[in-house]
Amino acid sequence: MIKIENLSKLYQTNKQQVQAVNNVSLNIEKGEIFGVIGYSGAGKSTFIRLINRLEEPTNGTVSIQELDITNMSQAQLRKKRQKIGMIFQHFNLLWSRTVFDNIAFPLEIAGVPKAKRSEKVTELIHLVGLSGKENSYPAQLSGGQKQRVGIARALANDPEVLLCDEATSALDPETTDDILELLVSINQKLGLTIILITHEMHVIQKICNRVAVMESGEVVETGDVLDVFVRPKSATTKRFVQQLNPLEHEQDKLQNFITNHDNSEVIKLHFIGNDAKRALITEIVRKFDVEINILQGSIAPTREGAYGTLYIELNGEKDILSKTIQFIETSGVEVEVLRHA
Ligand SMILES: Nc1ncnc2c1ncn2[C@@H]1O[C@H](COP(=O)(O)OP(=O)(O)OP(=O)(O)O)[C@@H](O)[C@H]1O
Repeated sequence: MIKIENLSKLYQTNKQQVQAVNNVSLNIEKGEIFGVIGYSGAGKSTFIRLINRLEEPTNGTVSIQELDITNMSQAQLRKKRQKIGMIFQHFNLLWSRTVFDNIAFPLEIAGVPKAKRSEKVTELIHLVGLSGKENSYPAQLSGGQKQRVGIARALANDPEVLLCDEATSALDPETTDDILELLVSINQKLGLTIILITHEMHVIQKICNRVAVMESGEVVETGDVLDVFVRPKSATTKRFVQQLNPLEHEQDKLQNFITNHDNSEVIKLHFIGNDAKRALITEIVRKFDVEINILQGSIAPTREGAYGTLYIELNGEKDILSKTIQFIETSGVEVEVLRHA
């Protein structure tokens, strides 16, 4: 659906050059929610603005439904942009216009007749949950409501893709979740492809199918959200995953809870997808003569399934311990032995 090839942006100021985006290639499928995560300065905003040519690339191409937008004339681009919706961190609403008129604005520009405009705006207001607020002005709305107006406005011309530039970064956690749920429901109802940029792993976890991690203008890791969460490769990705469960990566803190018997093993279990629902610990104690000391556990749902980790200490005879671990391994749950008996 969206093909990005060798995309680069070099900013050139009097004093210095900044390679904001460096040779990025990605394919984004129709109907998916694709997240790009990175720390401040990684190049995310530049990247998303290159997709609709709010920034001109220095190199590379962006094709949307096989049409190369990097080669379009300004007139063609204006037309194509009607099919690329965008929402912003600070909403970018027109403050002197009502909710209704803000949402109608892109339809006016596209030359849609008044009656049709009105019908469409009413439909969108309902879709984003703003019924009753038609005549309010942006200043009379909460942050979440303002972003709902931004979303409705972005959807006015039935876009093929929605670009979200840190769309929830100015919102409190609860409102963030409401807006994320709205994005998922729009994605499902309209089959809309969504590309979002964020610095919060929570946003990726909650709604994305796939993710790319950006660092210094480059994509350092990309993949299905569940895979990237369970097996993060780059140091940056590991730090982002850690945002979700900071304790999990502090294995040294577990030391206080380990009994340190001679015959004990400390293991870490990874439950992925349906395995996360499994009563594995019960199965183990029924089958083997071992004691289990649960040290720490967490579970995180993603759109692609849940993943959980559990640290346990097993106490028992050496051969029974190794049989227990064999049993866990053959059950499909991943085991990492952290300390051997
Ligand atoms: N118009 C510009 N002129 C010169 N340099 C720029 C310009 N816009 C961005 N940059 C530089 O490009 C790099 C990437 O910036 P960008 O805003 O794309 O990153 P980001 O990941 O979105 O960060 P943030 O979350 O802080 O916005 C930074 O070093 C930034 O200073």
